[in-house]
Amino acid sequence: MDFISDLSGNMTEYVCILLPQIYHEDLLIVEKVQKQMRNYQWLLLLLSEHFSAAKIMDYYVPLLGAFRHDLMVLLVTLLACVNTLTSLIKWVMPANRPYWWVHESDDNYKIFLHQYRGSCETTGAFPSSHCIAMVTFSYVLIFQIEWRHKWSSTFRTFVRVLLVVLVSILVALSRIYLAAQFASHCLLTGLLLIGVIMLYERHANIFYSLSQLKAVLITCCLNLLPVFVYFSMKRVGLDPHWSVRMAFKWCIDPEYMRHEDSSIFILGRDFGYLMGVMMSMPLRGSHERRIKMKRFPLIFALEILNYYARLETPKSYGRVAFVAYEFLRNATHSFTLLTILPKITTKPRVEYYFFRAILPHYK
Ligand SMILES: O=P(O)(O)OC[C@H]1O[C@@H](O)[C@H](O)[C@@H](O)[C@@H]1O
Repeated sequence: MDFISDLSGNMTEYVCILLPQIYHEDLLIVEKVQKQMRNYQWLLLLLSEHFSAAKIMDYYVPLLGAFRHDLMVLLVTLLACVNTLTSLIKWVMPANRPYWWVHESDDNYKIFLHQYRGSCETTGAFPSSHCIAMVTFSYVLIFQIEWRHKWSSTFRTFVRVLLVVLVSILVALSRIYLAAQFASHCLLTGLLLIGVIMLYERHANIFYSLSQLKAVLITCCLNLLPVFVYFSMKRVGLDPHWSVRMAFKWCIDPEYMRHEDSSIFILGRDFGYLMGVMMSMPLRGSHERRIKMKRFPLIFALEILNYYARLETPKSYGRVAFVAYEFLRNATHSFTLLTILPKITTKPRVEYYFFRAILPHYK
């Protein structure tokens, strides 16, 4: 009992005293970044606009996959995991964005923040989706692509880490410049991502060896989590769509807001993408298959289809149809990239047939 009352006392102190102080410092940082980085505005706006989680999954990963199947498998699986985790935390955690907080807080801040088209996000702030997706993408690229330089391996690793840090700083600056993220949220997002990547690297073998049935069952159970959170929030009188209302309240132009970026929509998107990955399990060894034909035209056609499927998202038939469609579209997308496409375009390793002949259960 003592422990619980201590914990709730600490939480109250954190929410009522410490958090506003941190946010105040954070707001000063946002204001400073907006003033001092004005000359680089084009770059910062471009980064946020063109390197969102959705664009990375829909455009850049398939484009890369046309040339490197192994990288595509790694990226699709890793992004599916980190993005699902991100949207789940966003759904549970009511973290404010700077342009909401500056108006919502009781402290009368004398701080003016500019808003841009990209500022009007409709999800909670933590963790930053842009930081998670972009840093994961660049981390895989920077660490997996072979370098021909004759540098020592320590120096090479140092340069690689430096590049990832640089990308992280740039994306974080872009989000802060838009007043969409606090610096502290970006920092915490970075720490979270480091933890997830370490966990992933340590357990990747177990993950890739999961049977399809087990993997799909795990995802179905995970799917229940947001539903459980939704009803729990309703029960205690909290609004599950609080972030959308906040965006409506403080966005200078409602036209800046995008339907497809609301919390419930990104949950459907990310859980769907994860489901497609899990349906493709076990993936162990799949990236070693050899390409037998050019993949670019096929991937190009697939992405055109995906693009038109996205345009056809039913937005006027209620939330269920909207989320279900997004779930299915993304599940089909990742499943096609990981299972259907390799079946058409690659030939399995010779030893695969050999082992299959002597061990019927070899995968
Ligand atoms: O969390 P961030 O970086 O502010 O991004 C907000 C939203 O930006 C959108 O562009 C992404 O598609 C969403 O996944 C994301 O939630």
